[in-house]
Amino acid sequence: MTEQADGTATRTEGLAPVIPAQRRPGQAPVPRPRRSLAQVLGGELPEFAADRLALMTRLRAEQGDAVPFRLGTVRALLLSDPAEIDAVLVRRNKEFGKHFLPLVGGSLLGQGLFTSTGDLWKRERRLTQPAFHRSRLAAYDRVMVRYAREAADSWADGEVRDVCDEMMWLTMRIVAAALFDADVAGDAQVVGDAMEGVRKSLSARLSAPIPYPEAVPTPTTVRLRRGVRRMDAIVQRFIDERRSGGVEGRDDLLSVLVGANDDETGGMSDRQLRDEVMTLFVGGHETTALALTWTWHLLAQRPDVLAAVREELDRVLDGRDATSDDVRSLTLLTDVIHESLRLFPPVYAFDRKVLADTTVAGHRLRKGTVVVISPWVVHRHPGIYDRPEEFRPERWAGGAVRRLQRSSYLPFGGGPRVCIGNGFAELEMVLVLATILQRLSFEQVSLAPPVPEASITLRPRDGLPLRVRP
Ligand code: HEM
Repeated sequence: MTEQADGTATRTEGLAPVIPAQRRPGQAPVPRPRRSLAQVLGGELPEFAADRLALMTRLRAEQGDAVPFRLGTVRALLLSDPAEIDAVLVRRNKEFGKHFLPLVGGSLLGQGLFTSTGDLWKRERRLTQPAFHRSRLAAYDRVMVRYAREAADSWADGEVRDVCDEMMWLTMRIVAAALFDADVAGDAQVVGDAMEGVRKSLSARLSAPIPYPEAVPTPTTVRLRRGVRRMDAIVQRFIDERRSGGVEGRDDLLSVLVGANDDETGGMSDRQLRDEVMTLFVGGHETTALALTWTWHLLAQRPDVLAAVREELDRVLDGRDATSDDVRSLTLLTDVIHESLRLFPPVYAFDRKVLADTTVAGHRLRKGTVVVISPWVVHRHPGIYDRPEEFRPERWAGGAVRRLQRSSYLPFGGGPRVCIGNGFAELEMVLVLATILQRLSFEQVSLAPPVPEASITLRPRDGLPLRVRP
């Protein structure tokens, strides 16, 4: 392992050199490394199963910004050129569908906003969008600050906490309260265990040589179904409570969705309602929790940046609670968040499936080929970012994020299927960090850097234990 400037460890052993050695005239050809039987049959699948980040990083470094590769039976193209990514996500988006998430996310996410396509997706997006409108987002600030304060008040000076677990718990409470007006105080353990099972089994199926349906009983699919059953019970409780309480006169997201739940008028079926609520509950807490976790890691590594952020909080807030109106004044904190999302994008890769034979970045792609877009790879591309492996919040100063070429910074994806919760997540991150930092901070307990693990999302493999400091 080697430690990087961003304070994580990467595996470099066994990687091919980034620039292939040049052959001099008269020199014997360098023998190609032997491919194992598993590689011949599975293409890049064995390396994908072992370390996805290393595989994608290597492919781009060795072969450029559009690299065809194969994962078992699936043909894929790793695309890292912002202009070409933009074409796929934005200009030519109608030519592409989604592949892995609908394939492996089946019984958990169903046909929710993440996975649905066509008219169903349009309808779901139209119904859900108002809850994420700028004017609505501002009203969530009190919930965000309240739960962050409660979390900070429950930690004692000097104790060691797994910040990854703490952030999961905090963001889960926030999303349930803000979007569904529900309290999940008693559910942390159940959701944590269920999501762990779901995550492990989805990740295992993502690396399987032949994609197999969930109905095939393997230890991972059994675990997945158990996890989904538990999550279902929680989501159903949100819905039942709202139905019994009535939706008259209420305009929060759950009321809107429950109000649209009407099979007879061709509205949203019970199943659709469940899929939608589940998608927002799962998608709305896990990613933001990880983004916050990585930000705490970076701040714990850089006391100078931490001190400057605190100075900004003192100057702007002068001891009072932050509100959504303060966000635009907390510029350094916002830059830190942008830099954290660049180095550790919780959604480290996503994909688009070719719907009919076409050409992308000069490559002929057959129907069914999967275009893989990796924020992890693009954000660490030396042709786009100066000293890309380093944590340098100052690179975002003066609103630089708006001056970047489109699709060279894409923690939230892009085009019509851009993350619906991006404004929610950014507001939540600023308010949670500000509220906690007004009370305490975290310091490293170990010099061993966290190892980023790319399962469904990007997490620190062994959690993130940090010590609470006043
Ligand atoms: C830092 C936090 C977050 C990150 C990094 C993130 C990342 C992403 C990305 C990359 C996509 C696009 C995937 C694709 O194109 O295939 C996406 C979509 C989505 N996200 Fe987020 N997300 C975050 C927070 C949230 C929150 C807070 C919510 C809801 C409360 C949410 C709900 C969704 C939904 C429903 C979609 C699917 C949108 C559609 O296809 O129309 N996300 N997210």
